[in-house]
Amino acid sequence: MIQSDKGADPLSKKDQKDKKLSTATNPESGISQILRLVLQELNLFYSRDVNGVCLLYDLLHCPWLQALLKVYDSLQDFKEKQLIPATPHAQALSNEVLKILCETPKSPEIQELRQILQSPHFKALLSAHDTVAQKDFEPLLPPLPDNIPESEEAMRIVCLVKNQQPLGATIKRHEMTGDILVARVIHGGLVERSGLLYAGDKLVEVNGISVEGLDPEQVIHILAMSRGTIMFKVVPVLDPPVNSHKMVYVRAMTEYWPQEDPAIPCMDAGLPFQKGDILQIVDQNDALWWQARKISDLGTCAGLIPSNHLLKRKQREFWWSQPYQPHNHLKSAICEYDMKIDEKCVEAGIPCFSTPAAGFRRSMRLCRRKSHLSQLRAKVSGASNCYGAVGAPYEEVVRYQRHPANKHRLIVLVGPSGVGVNELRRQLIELNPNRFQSAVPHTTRSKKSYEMDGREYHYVSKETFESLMYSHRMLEYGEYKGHLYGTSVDAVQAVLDEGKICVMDLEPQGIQVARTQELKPYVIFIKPSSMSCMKRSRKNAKIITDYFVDMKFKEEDLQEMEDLAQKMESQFGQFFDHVIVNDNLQDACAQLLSAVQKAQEEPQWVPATWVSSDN
Ligand SMILES: Nc1ncnc2c1ncn2[C@@H]1O[C@H](COP(=O)(O)OP(=O)(O)OP(=O)(O)O)[C@@H](O)[C@H]1O
Repeated sequence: MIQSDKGADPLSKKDQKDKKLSTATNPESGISQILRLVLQELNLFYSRDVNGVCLLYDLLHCPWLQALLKVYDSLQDFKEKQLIPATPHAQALSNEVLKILCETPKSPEIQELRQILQSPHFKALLSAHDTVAQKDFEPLLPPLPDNIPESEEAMRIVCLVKNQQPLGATIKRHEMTGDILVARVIHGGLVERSGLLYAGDKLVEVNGISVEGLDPEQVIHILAMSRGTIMFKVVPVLDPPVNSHKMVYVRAMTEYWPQEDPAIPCMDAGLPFQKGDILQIVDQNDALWWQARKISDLGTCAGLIPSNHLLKRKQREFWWSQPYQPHNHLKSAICEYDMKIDEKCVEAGIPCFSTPAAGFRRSMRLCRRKSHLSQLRAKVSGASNCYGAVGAPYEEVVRYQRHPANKHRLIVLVGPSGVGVNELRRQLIELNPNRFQSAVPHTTRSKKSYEMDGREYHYVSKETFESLMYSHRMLEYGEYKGHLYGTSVDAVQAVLDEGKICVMDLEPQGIQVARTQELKPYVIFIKPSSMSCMKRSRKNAKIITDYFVDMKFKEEDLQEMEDLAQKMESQFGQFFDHVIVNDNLQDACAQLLSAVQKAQEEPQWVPATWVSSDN
């Protein structure tokens, strides 16, 4: 029996099973009734704020699910009524009526009725009615021969109606016996949907042609030439493979092009993907080749992708085949200008705005650009990003929606120098300073008379700074004019603890450091628009330099920005949750606001470890 009492224990598995059985037999206790009871149970957990329950609760509450279940119940009711067609012989009845009509005196009505009954459309309708009423859906199979020898292997005859789609299976020749076998059945394809052929089945005939001694290519040719119904004679595999793996979702951390992979068993069945694509893995039975779909294309049949193990191997081989390149090409050093550095002015750290705002300080930004960041980080973590990418070709992901009572997700803006990351961040914070805020950076330089500790910077000793660095509490850090600058995890947490949304900009190398369950960052890549658009929009814009005067953008700056953006995308694109092209500043700011809201309020794909460690 089902407990509907609020205080009762959740339904046991047995109760749920009993309920399922009773649904089929008792239309009164429909599935929407069960859903109501489940919701009552969940309500308990919901009020206790048990992790993940709110997601399930909201899902079960969705109007579309409720509507779908109502449709299901109605169909179930309808099935119970077992409506029987008046007669399965409508065509014969129609002929009888026609005969009678021929014998009756003619009137315009009789004339019209005869015309209707004789029209091809009406005849086709009656024929369809009779087929459905007699449940006559099976294809006609040739009769079995009478004299089948005892020793004959059990054969199965399978008829498939080929339409525009491929059949969705691959074949291979058995190395020892030379038999042609079904190598794999592609999920969502015609063969899989028919449920009649399995990987391991031995093909004996195709459309009456024996495949004995043929090459797989010749069999494919026969299939390609066939139209309409294709008949396979097969010796079924003894143990059809069962896909026991649960469906998993992964983020592709690298790209894959089947056309460029000579090792793929069937190029046409390959699924190309790019960095950052979310893939639904539907079959991991083969240790080397998995089957997957892109979540943007779930309706299509699956494609082959290299397994985690195989892709790792390919990446390693590729990595070793590349000439050595030091990875310092992002955010290149500032170009040599003809002007002299005005040390005094830069060190005075003229704020970028009239109101003191954390994280926008000139020295901090210049430090980020010139930083010895990569060298320092390499010393601390000992692993470069490229190695990281080699280590993890796929990252398991899950849908995550922040509970309104939880802290906000960190918003990370990434982009090539000068693209407008800081401008956009500033505008967003200006829109609602009570909601959005930057983290206050740390520095080892001494405080100026007009500054306040914790407002412009946290002023700390070199030892304190280094201890934060070495204990991995710095999201990024660098050196500028002999002083260390950086943003700590704690500074970000301080903003989040206030219930605000922390918006920070990061060098792309820093994304992996920020990608923790603690901060759950949502990464937005700010991308430059085309050169011609930028020449127009950045006419009066100025790029920040460590010189006295900020410089107007030169054509080389714009070109460099575009090149860097491309490099960032190709090297770090897998980490970008959203991309905004900063052409028109107002539009870009509106897009940023909307993306930030979605990140906090709508479900997003995040690494599975962020959520499982919550539990
Ligand atoms: N869409 C835009 N149209 C016109 N000007 C823009 C646009 N976006 C940014 N700018 C201007 O471009 C200049 C550089 O922008 P910003 O300082 O935000 O760059 P950044 O990405 O933060 O790089 P850096 O940190 O190296 O300065 C600023 O003067 C800014 O006002």
